[in-house]
Amino acid sequence: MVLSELGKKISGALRKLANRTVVDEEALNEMLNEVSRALLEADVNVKMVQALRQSVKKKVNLEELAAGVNRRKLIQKAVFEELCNMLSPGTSPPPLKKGRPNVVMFVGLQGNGKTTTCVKYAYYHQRKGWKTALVCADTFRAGAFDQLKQSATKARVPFYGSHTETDAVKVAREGVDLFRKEKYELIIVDTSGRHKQDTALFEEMEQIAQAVQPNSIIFVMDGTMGQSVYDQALAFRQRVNVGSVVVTKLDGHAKGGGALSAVSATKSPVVFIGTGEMLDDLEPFAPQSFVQRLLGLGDISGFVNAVKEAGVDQNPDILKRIQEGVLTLRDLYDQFQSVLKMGPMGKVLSMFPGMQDLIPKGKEREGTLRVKKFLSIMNSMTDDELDNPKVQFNQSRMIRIGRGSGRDVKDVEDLLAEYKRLSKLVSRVGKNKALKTGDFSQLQRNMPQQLSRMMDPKMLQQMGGASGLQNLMKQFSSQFRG
Ligand SMILES: Nc1nc2c(ncn2[C@@H]2O[C@H](COP(=O)(O)OP(=O)(O)OP(=O)(O)O)[C@@H](O)[C@H]2O)c(=O)[nH]1
Repeated sequence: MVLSELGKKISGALRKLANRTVVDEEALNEMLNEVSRALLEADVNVKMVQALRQSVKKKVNLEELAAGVNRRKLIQKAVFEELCNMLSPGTSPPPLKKGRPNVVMFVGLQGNGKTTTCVKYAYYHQRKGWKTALVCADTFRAGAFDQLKQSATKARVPFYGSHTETDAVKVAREGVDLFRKEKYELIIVDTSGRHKQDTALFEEMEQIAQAVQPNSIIFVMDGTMGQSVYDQALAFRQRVNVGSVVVTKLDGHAKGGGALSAVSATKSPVVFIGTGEMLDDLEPFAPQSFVQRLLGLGDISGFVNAVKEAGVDQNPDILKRIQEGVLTLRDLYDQFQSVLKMGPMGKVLSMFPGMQDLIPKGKEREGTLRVKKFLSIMNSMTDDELDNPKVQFNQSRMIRIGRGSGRDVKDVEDLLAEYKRLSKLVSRVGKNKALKTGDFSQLQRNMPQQLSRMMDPKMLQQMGGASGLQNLMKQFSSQFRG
């Protein structure tokens, strides 16, 4: 999780408050001191930190609170809301519409991560089904086109650019015209950066914008600069019609909190954050979800959206079979594909409360590779093997499947063991009356106990015990109903 240190410190302060027998002015001040210190260490502007303190104190007027009000909850809620406010600019990014060409132009200073972000942004949307292309209008930096070409090829996104043309406006116009004619829905234009905000940079940006008429201009900025990004964001906003911002290099950087809050203070919405150098290290940014995950509360709405976007809920047969306690290998295949579509596994899992510490960074890719391996093995199975859970796999059949998919027989055994484990789980779920009748209120009551019996005790503890699970189920069912 981005800014995990900051998150740990703030949630630690909130937990300490929850453990106190008396919640008085002194306890509130102590907690606010700790939260403020953590924010300042993350380079959040001191005035913003003071404002947060004052707003929380105003919201929680301990002297005037009626007896019986849960003070801890009230304080926690106020801190949560104020952290969200700090990251909310109060404006929305320009919307993109499917089925028509949307031109998105990227601007920013040199080295901020603009080119990398253009390709990540293209890759992100392409995976969501957008017909996407890239135009390299950076004719200033030698090697810029090669860099874009290389990563666009890796991401399998079509691109346009020139090694010889020096007129950036011409390249931008030609590329956008070409992809417009070919009915691309998302045409991303990467522009030149300079070391500083000089006149030439702004003039070229204005000319390119004039030539390609972008639907949206995205400003890319370097998160490692902390709160000093404020002036830069403001300067760009004043010169070109910046619609939204991507803050890059937030992976593990201590100053990230400062950068995010400073950008929002300029009234520019942050739409994505860059969390690494790989293609899928780009995360959509929404203040509420971010704060939830920051504090280890999970982000159920983010998870449900990811599920919906991936189209996971489009196969009602799976749910029906699971209700009956049956899982086929084909169901598993569909589920694995959905997981891959939703994005990197670690990111999906970090949307669950308490899970982010469980999947150490670095292990996420191993998990994804394992799923890919399983999918390739299942591609070598027959329809009967995929659809009939009663089929038995003997040694020679496993060897053949392994050979057919270019894998080891051990990998096939590994997949079948995983399938067996999940089948067992599903058969237990199938015995649950609540699921059969669709009575979710009963499900909320019974499921946590059943699940808690099946779960690793350490994991359960991290999720807040059986009652934590119960809350999770509540959130789940309300999200799905909503
Ligand atoms: N750790 C980390 N590195 C990043 C991230 N985004 C970009 N980078 C790295 O930052 C460096 C600069 O990125 P570029 O994309 O070349 O920067 P640019 O802004 O396009 O530079 P110009 O094309 O010269 O304007 C590269 O080494 C990237 O790999 C990120 O989110 N995290």
